Amino acid sequence: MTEALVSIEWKNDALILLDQTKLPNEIIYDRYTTIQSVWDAIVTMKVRGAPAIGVAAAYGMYLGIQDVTGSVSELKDTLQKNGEYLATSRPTAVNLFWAIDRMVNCAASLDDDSIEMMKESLLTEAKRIHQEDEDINRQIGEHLLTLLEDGNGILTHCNAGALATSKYGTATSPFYLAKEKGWDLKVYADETRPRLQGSTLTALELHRAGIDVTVITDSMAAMVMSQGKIQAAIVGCDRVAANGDTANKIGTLGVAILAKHYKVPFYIAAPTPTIDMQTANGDTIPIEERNIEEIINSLGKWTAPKDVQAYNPAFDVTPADLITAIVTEKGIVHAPFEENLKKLLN
Ligand SMILES: CSC[C@H]1O[C@H](OP(=O)(O)O)[C@H](O)[C@@H]1O
Repeated sequence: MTEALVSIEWKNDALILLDQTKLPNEIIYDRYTTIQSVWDAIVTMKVRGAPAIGVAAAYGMYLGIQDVTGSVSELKDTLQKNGEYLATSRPTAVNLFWAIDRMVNCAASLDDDSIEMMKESLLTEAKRIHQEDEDINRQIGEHLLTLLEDGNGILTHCNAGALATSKYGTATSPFYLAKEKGWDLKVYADETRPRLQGSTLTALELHRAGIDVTVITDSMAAMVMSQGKIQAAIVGCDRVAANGDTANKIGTLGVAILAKHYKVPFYIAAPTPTIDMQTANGDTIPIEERNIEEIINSLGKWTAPKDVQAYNPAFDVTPADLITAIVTEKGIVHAPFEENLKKLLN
C-alpha cells in the first residue's frame, strides 16, 4: 500500500490543492492564496468532484475577503460579490453553490463582530465544511457496505473517490471500509472518456490503497455485466434533484440503463449537500459543456479532423426510475424518492 493522496488541505494560511490534471504521472501540490486562483483551479479541473469543489470554494470565499479592511458591511458585500464570481466557475455540481451559500450565511449570522473576528469565523466555517465532508463520506461508505457482500464485483464510473472529496470518496468509500474489514471486493473502473477520471484517478487511488481494481473502457461495461462479474454499480453525483433524477459524469446514464437490463442494483452515493430539493427534476439541472478538444485532442493527440464538430457535455442525467437507491450519510433512500428524500432531509 502507498500513502493516500490528499486532494485538499488548509496549511499555513493557504489552500493546498493536488493538481489532478497531472495524475497519475505527476503528484504536484499547489498553494492558493487568492479567490481568482481557486476559481481557475475549479474551471480547469485541477480540483474536481462535487464535494471537493464545495470545500475548495469555501476556502476560496475566505481567501477572497483577506484584503477587506473597512466595515463589517463592506466585508459582507465583498463576500456576496465573490460568491457570484465563484459561482461562474462550473454550473452542475450543486456543492459549489451550497458552499458559497454556507459562507455567505455564516457572515450574515455574525452581527457587528469586528472584521478580524468575522474573518476568523469564516475560516472556522470553511474548516467545518471540510471536516463535515470527511465524516459524511465515511458514513456513506458504512451504509453502502450493508448493500454489498465480501467478494462482490462492483462497477464504478468516473471518480467519486477520495480525490473528489476530502477523504474516502463517496462511491469509493465502501471499498476502503471493506478493505479495513478484510473483505475482497473487485472494482471495475470505467476509464470514463473524455477526461478519463476513472483510469487516471479512481484506478490510481484504489491501486495505491491495495484494492483490487481493473480498468475497463466505457464500452466494456455491458460485457462485464453480461459475464456476471458485476453485483452492483455505484456512482457519485453532482446534483440530485428533488424527484431523485441525478446528474453525474457523462456516461452514467448508459451504466444505469445497462444495470437495469442486467438486473444489477444501481446505487447513487450522495452526500446530502449534493441533494438539491430546489430543483424539481433532472430536466432543469444545468449541464456543463466543455471544450471539444477534450474529445478530439485528448492527451494532446488529434484523433479527429481539427475542424470537425464535436459535442462535449460533461454530465448526463439518470432518471430516478433507473436508480435502485440513493445512499446518503443519513441513510439509504428508496423510491418514491421525492417523498423519501423529504423525510430524510426534514
Ligand atoms: C463525489 S464526486 C461527484 C462527481 O463529480 C465528478 O465530476 P467532475 O470530475 O467533472 O468534477 C463526477 O461526476 C463524480 O461522480
